[in-house]
Amino acid sequence: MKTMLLQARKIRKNYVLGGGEIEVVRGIDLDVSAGDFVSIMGTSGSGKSTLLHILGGLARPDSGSYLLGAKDMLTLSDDELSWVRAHWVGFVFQTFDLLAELDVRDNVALPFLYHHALPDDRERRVDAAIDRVGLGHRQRHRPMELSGGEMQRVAIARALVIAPKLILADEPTGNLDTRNSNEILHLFKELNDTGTTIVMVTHDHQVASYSKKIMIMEDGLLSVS
Ligand SMILES: Nc1ncnc2c1ncn2[C@@H]1O[C@H](COP(=O)(O)OP(=O)(O)OP(=O)(O)O)[C@@H](O)[C@H]1O
Repeated sequence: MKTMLLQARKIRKNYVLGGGEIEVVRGIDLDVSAGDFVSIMGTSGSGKSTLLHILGGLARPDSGSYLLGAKDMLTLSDDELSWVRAHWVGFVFQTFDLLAELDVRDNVALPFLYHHALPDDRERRVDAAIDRVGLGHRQRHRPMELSGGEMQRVAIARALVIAPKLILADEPTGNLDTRNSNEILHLFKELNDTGTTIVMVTHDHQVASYSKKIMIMEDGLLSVS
């Protein structure tokens, strides 16, 4: 039997914009089991990133309920939410979001600013994450000296270094050419095959075809493809 990792019910989120209010997420239910690989597709502005931010504890919904593991996310304090992000969730974004002045190794080690680990354990985990994404030969390079595909590999290693329960990826191949996109998607698929749970936002059918399940977001509502 599959273990449920994430269970969201009746999630709603409005933004106040220029004196008015827009309903961005309008009552979403979503179940994700441990080991799932789910794509969320939909047109620009349909609320995909907003939902992903809520799932990762980067934003709070206005109402609904959301369990991640055993944590009732909507009742957590800001500090508790930070703990969940630092220990359970790995984020991968379209723009890679690496620190330009740090080399690959130091970028991958960044999550340990918020996640306690003994120095030996930290180094071992950084080594393993860099090896996992095939960048052992680029450890002392800075982001500027890497290709887009390599930069995204660094971002994935940074997400993996905490051994997250969940990887959330927002258009992870949006800035990559086809060859690099396919390499990154193969890597996601391999990670999923070895047990990593992934929720990925994309507007691209070919990208979504790597996942096990596709959901469609339309006007703030989510349905199965
Ligand atoms: N912080 C914010 N304040 C006000 N409005 C916001 C904010 N963030 C997002 N929005 C609005 O919410 C709507 C949904 O945005 P969101 O980024 O979630 O959509 P999306 O489906 O991810 O779009 P895209 O595919 O273009 O990234 C948009 O109309 C956007 O302008």
